[in-house]
Amino acid sequence: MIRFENVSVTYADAATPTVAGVDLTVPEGELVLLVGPSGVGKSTLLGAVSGLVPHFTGGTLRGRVTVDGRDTRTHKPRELADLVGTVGQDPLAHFVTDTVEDELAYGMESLGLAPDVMRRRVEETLDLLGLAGLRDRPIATLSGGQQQRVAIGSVLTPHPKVLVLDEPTSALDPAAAEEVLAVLQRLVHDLGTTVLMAEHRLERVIQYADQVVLLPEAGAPPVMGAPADIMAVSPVHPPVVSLARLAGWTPPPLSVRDARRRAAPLRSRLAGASASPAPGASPRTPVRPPAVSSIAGRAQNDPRPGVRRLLHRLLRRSANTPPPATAIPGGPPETHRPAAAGGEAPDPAPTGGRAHPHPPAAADGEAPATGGPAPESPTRTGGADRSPRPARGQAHPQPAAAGDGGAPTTGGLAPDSPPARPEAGRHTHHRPAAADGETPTTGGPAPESPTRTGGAGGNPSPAEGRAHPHPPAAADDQAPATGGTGGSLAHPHPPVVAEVWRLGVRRGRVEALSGVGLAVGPGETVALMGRNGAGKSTLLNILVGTVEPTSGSVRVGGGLTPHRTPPRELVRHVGLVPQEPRDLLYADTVAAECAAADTDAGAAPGTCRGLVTALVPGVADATHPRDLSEGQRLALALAIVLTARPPLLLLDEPTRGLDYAAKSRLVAVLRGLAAEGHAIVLATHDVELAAELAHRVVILAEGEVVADGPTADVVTSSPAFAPQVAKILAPQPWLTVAQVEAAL
Ligand SMILES: Nc1ncnc2c1ncn2[C@@H]1O[C@H](COP(=O)(O)OP(=O)(O)OP(=O)(O)O)[C@@H](O)[C@H]1O
Ligand SMILES: Nc1ncnc2c1ncn2[C@@H]1O[C@H](COP(=O)(O)OP(=O)(O)OP(=O)(O)O)[C@@H](O)[C@H]1O
Repeated sequence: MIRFENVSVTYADAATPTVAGVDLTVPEGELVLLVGPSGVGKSTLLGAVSGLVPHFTGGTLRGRVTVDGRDTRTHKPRELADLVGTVGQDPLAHFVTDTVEDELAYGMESLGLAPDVMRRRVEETLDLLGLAGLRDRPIATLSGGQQQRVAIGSVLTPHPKVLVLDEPTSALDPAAAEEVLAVLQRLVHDLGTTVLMAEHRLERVIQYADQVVLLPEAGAPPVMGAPADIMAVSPVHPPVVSLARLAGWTPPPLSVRDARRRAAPLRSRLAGASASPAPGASPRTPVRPPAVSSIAGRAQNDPRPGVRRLLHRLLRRSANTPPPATAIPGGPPETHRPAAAGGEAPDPAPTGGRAHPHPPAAADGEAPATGGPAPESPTRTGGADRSPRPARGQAHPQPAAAGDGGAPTTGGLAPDSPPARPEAGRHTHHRPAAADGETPTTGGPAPESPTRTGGAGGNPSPAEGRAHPHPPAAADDQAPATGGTGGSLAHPHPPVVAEVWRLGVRRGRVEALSGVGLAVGPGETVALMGRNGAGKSTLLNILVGTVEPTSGSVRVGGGLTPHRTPPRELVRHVGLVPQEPRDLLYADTVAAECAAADTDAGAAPGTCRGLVTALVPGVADATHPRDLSEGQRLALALAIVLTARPPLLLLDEPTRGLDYAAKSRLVAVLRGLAAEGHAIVLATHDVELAAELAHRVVILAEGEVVADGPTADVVTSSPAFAPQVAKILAPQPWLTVAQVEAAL
């Protein structure tokens, strides 16, 4: 159904192709999973199928990609819209309409489907994806996971033959991810839909894949094969495969169920082992994969010399895997790509979160398809961006603070819109007075200089001591004598770094938080978990002052009320890496972002850049942040905030787009900060990350704290939050492969 014929893609100004030697077929009616490290070119390959590469990204595509016989070089994304449905990494960039229901109908309208068919499919999809309660909601007011569900729903309604999905479960809670994957599997099995999907959280998806395409490194040809064969040698693999490599199970099981069947001997070996160390206590260490005969056979016999070489290399590597770094690795970037040209022009079209103003690349003798910004009417697969990215320094128009469901999503920036630049005067950041939800805004906020590091940009509140727009009802003054109502401390932490009491937050019609109590002490790492829309991001935004409580109190940094603290002061106490890392970025190159971050934080020059390299090696200084892959961009945002080393570090979904190696490097960095006394609060759906890193897990449900306790207790009490190792070795108490390895 999808055919790549000797495809390579070279982005404008890049010295070498990002992907090369791609020659493979995705058969009709199969779900094929595309895996590989961050920045290796997965989104690039997906873009070549939907036509976004090179039509909207610029660059040069050599070879041929056909979808059901249609050549994506000669068919623009709009001309593929009836055939291919695409969900990019940044759904917000692709939304065309304002409300959930309209968005679900849009693709069908463009294809001219009959109204009764449209109506039926919208209803089906609302139910299928748990969106019925949100049908009238402005999309801009949805949580990240709710938006991702709408994005998926909107490509399902036209029933395309081919679905191209770039990390479709990255913002979904574990249960929602399972539901979405079950829906996709049904489409594949019952309707013969072809799905090509890139995903990093392999523990979620691998068991659904018919075949896996591995991109082992940038520019290397992909290897395609049965999931177990590829996982046996892949540098990226889920915990179940790490455990299999440790225990010597070949071929590796891919599901918890299959692993449990083989785990009895391992369980008895572990039975006498000493108690499980606390999560986060021992760094994750690598395990050696066994050589796998079927891959070895292919390494001998594959007709393509490049692939043969690669398979040999993978086999060698898998038999001799170096430890994933637990310390910060150094080393110069591997590649150097000149800065993107023309950074000033407004982006004419989205490219899965990377709208691009590149001029078309120079044509060459082989008549490659060269891409440039092609002004098109919006299609979901293509130029669907009705709201081009704002110029640098402007706040992103994301979550408009619609007062309620019917509020217009006009150009005004929300009080809780994302943070911008720290340097006063360089980037003015205007915000309307409207407070989130129903809070009256008499008195008007004092315009403040925005701040990036603190995430408190354009804090709409007056400074401490000045008249506050809140009515007295939103009392924020008396701290209770005891630890609050909603949550209990696992252990006392005098002094606390952050604390909320009886916190209530209304956002539009939604009671986003109610009666929440929580205290976080120095050196403590707390994972906030819970369904999409449970209130996790809202709580982080409360702590950083970009959302104000409707009731109750919040204190950070030993007595500051975040929404009343000037950003410049707040940044010394608290930093947030938002769910959309792009919201922190404004400069034209990685190097400039990092230099600004060093200056803002008063850190030694090179601090931020060193962190970027440590997290994702191989990013060139001159790269425009817009041109980074999703994982690279997140690593840059993390590095910017980590440079300031705030005593309270808040991370909203910090592993979206990160491969396992980058994740374990991030874990190492965060553990180091916690050991030095930094408090860390992360909102995450990544149960493996929580198991690895958090001392404590707090589960929110519909705005309330429903569990709060040591990680092992909380995550093992519910299958939805249990990591793979816990499920495989239950009832024994192990959570991570590292713990098991240490015990053996
Ligand atoms: N429009 C562009 N212009 C220039 N370079 C680009 C562009 N898009 C991507 N790149 C570069 O190409 C490489 C591959 O990016 P891509 O997004 O395809 O990786 P990926 O495997 O999807 O990564 P991730 O897992 O982090 O999403 C990266 O180094 C990125 O910086
Ligand atoms: N500006 C807004 N107007 C109206 N409702 C809002 C607004 N912002 C958030 N909400 C609602 O508040 C609730 C909590 O949202 P929040 O973003 O805190 O959830 P979350 O737990 O972080 O979800 P996710 O896991 O999907 O990121 C959701 O139901 C969301 O739809």
